[in-house]
Amino acid sequence: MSREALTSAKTVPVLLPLALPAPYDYLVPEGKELHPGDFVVVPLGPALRMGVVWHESSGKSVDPAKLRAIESHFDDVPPLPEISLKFCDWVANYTLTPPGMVLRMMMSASKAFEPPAIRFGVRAGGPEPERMTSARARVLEAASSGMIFKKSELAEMAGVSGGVIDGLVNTGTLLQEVLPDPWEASFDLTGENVELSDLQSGAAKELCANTENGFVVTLLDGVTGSGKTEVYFEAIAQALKTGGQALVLMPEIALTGQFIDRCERRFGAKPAEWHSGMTSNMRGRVWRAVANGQAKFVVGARSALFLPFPDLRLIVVDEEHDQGYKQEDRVTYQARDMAVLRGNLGKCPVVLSSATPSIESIVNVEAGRYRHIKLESRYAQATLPEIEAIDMRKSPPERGRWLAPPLVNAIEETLEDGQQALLFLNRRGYAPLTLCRNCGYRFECPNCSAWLVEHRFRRRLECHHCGTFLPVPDECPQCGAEDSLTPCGPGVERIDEEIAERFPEARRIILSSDQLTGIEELRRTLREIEAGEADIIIGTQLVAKGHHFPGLALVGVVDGDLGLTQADPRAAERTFQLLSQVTGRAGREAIKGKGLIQTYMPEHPVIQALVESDRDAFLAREIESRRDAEMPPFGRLASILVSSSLRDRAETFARDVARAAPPANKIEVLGPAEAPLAVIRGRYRYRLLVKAAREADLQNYIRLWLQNAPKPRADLRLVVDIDPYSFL
Ligand SMILES: Nc1ncnc2c1ncn2[C@@H]1O[C@H](COP(=O)(O)OP(=O)(O)OP(=O)(O)O)[C@@H](O)[C@H]1O
Ligand SMILES: [Zn+2]
Repeated sequence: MSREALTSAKTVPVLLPLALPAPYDYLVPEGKELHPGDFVVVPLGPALRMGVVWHESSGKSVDPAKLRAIESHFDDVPPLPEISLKFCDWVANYTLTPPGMVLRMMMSASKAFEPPAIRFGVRAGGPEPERMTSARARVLEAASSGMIFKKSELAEMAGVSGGVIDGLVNTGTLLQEVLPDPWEASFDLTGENVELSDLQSGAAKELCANTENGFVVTLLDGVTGSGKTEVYFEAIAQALKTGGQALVLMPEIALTGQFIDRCERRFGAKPAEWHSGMTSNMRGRVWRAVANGQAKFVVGARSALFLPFPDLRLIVVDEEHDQGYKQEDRVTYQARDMAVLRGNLGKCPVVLSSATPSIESIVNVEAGRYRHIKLESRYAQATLPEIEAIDMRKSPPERGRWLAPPLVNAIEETLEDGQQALLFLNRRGYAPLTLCRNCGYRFECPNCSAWLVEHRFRRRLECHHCGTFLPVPDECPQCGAEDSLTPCGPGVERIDEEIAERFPEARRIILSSDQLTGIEELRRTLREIEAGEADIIIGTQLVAKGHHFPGLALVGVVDGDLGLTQADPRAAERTFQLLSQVTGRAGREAIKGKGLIQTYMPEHPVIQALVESDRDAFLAREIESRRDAEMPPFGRLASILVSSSLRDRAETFARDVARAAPPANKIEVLGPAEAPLAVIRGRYRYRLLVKAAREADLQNYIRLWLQNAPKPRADLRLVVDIDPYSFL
């Protein structure tokens, strides 16, 4: 990559990772050579700040006498590649965010800017200890391959505490050695140990042809369990063979554990990981290794897209339909869409993979913008699960219970056959509402317009929006009645309670973010399920995503209607995807799978499409209705959320902003209206919705509008969300 020196220039633009509209110009110290992308320290007001030498100037001419000089240059930190600078500008423009805030995401690895620490691991190799215990023997057994292990990793493998490892280091049995980073291992790209089915190898050939050269988007659309991963592994191997970098995005870090194991099986080495569950040291190391091109293969959450890849030659977006790709705080962006943008800018092919593609991607296929590869059956002998609706009006559960008799019977049969069952309910906690039987008092969050959710596991009432909680009281705070508080409706903990009563012998696992303290525990739990150490799994949407549990035969959806009643243009799409995905966890190997959906609306088109496995009918209907309503992707949306601690202030400001909207052809401003979640964290919320025709320049319209609209003062906040996914 050629980087033109800026020595001849007396000044350079520097972008700071702050909410500023443009880079500032700085003087280059005498004799210093700087390039776009270099990390530098500059004075800003009374402070020193780290920033990046930018490729385009602010465009403003400033009196050179007023300019300040660059303080220093991080010459041992790899610079941001030019493509990252371009990408930053594009994302900022698209999302209407200050470019410095996008840059801040790109720099979110503070340790990358410090000299990397040396990490030590341990390896077996010294003499046996004089005193051998069974714990020590397990460690030596686990370490017998002679490889270097992280201490914590070895302790976990051997099932011992860290103290046992330290003891063996003290006796000289384990030797401390420098721990290699995952990217130091080389990948096996021969594909010798892979055997693809005919269907897969056809798809892989086509995919490799698509991704061989430059920017093309391919939708890899294969039913659940069809083996899409193995197919796109071939495209990854192809990209790595050319010496380039490859990135796989996952919507949920919970998925990365199983995925990394599979990469290791396929490529003989682990990819680098990138997500919020990593230590800051590791983030720093990965950031540097990506920037200097050492890390060739990266797997990460949406933010991995903002890593400084100098030579990215393939991006895979796994489970591309997943809402987890939409980031809603600080910079609001949809990582799947930004991946396509990044691919386009960097002339790099993009693969979108899903069993339930988004309407957006399907429409792009139909319009000829994306290529389409389909896998219509499952890998090997496995077949798709049979799906049935349970009409809750005809076979209701007994009083105070939530599982209808047909589902209970199916669970019983599954257990008798020694197979696993999974119950899905997308609701954390025990009960979504608690009320007093005596006076009707309902527990509401003091800061939000939301009920408090009872969590028995943690013994408290919690707000899912702001985190406020209080211990479950013994008496009603309004009428003082004792033992009058009644939980209403089920959450996963309540389903777990019912299962425990009905099937006391069964081994249960609740898979919900409350029960799991961190990524390691989550990964361990997923491995336990995979290994068949649970009979019944009760989970929230965490279980719906991409997992492969070989022994799972039955999936029961406790409330199939939960997502359908939401006022959201994507409610039907989202429910269809979620229920197809969760039922798609059943029967992925030898066992025949079954999905049962409890519903009060068995005639609803979404439920019908699921029962009849008629995705095409669902898509056709949904696309038609979006087209009629000019909803995305046939029209474009942006949401503007105004909030303040005072209701009047928020409402008045929202009205003033709306009034300032200039008239425009093909762009309509709706609202303001009180948000469905009217108050969060004590802030009153009003929404404006901007609806535009596909061809309208939505961003430019909003930019001009807000430039001339009243500015938020006092505690007012205005947040723009382009292509919103949340309307609450
Ligand atoms: N060629 C192959 N050789 C061996 N095992 C394979 C092969 N292809 C797929 N499998 C296995 O089949 C199972 C399903 O594959 P995979 O998880 O890739 O499906 P998928 O299409 O991603 O499904 P989903 O969309 O439901 O996540 C996995 O356990 C995988 O290891
Ligand atoms: Zn709250």
